[in-house]
Amino acid sequence: MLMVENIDLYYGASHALRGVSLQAAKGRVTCVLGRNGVGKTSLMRAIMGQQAVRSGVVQWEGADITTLPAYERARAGIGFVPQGREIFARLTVRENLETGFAPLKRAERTIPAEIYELFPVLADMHSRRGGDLSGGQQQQLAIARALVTRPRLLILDEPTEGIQPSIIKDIGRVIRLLAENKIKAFGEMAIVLVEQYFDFAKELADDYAVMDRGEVILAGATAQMVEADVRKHLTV
Ligand SMILES: Nc1ncnc2c1ncn2[C@@H]1O[C@H](COP(=O)(O)OP(=O)(O)OP(=O)(O)O)[C@@H](O)[C@H]1O
Repeated sequence: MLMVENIDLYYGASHALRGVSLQAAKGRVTCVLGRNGVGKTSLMRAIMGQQAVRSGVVQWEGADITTLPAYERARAGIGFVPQGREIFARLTVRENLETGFAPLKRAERTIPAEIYELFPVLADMHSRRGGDLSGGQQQQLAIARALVTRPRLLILDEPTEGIQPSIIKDIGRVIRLLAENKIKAFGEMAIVLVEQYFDFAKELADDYAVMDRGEVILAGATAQMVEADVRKHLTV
């Protein structure tokens, strides 16, 4: 279980997160929704340890990780698919996947065969450079690279941004399979999905949180979500 409790985050004098709380349980997809610039990425960076919080607590699997450096959070099973993918353009697909070995013990440094079953295109493109892949293929590679770390919490920051519909569908299918613990190589996972694309979020999310101006203003189970209330905070 991930528990973010009442965190505040600043960039200099700018107050980017204001008393934000969020929970994400294993076996469930938790969607964080909101317009551009409301603080979604800042919240993910706070969970990952890439940005320090001024106050509040981040708890993962019962331990307080608020001040743990990012590499130790990766070792604690937190995997991240960053916005914009951040694929290494000059490394091959295989080498990009191997960068996911960093938090693993030596004996665990393998690429699970299931990764190529989830994303067959990566097997076909194995020796190609990251920079030669399409945006959608790079997004699949970014998800695969996070999976190589064997995460128990998988954070995806806007994985559908700029991606064609057929690949969005594939990515959605993979997220569902992972959440339902259907892939042998991986254990039970909590998934946090940042999205602006409401329909994709609604289809996948078990739980949701809507952010506006640095705060979580609505949250709950998707089954009880009032769509009109959420949409009000998504469209300009
Ligand atoms: N490194 C930074 N330094 C200063 N201000 C920042 C920094 N990163 C983000 N901000 C500001 O913090 C606020 C929240 O940004 P954040 O990227 O978390 O929002 P977001 O909801 O993820 O938006 P997007 O959908 O565009 O990624 C914005 O006003 C942004 O300009």
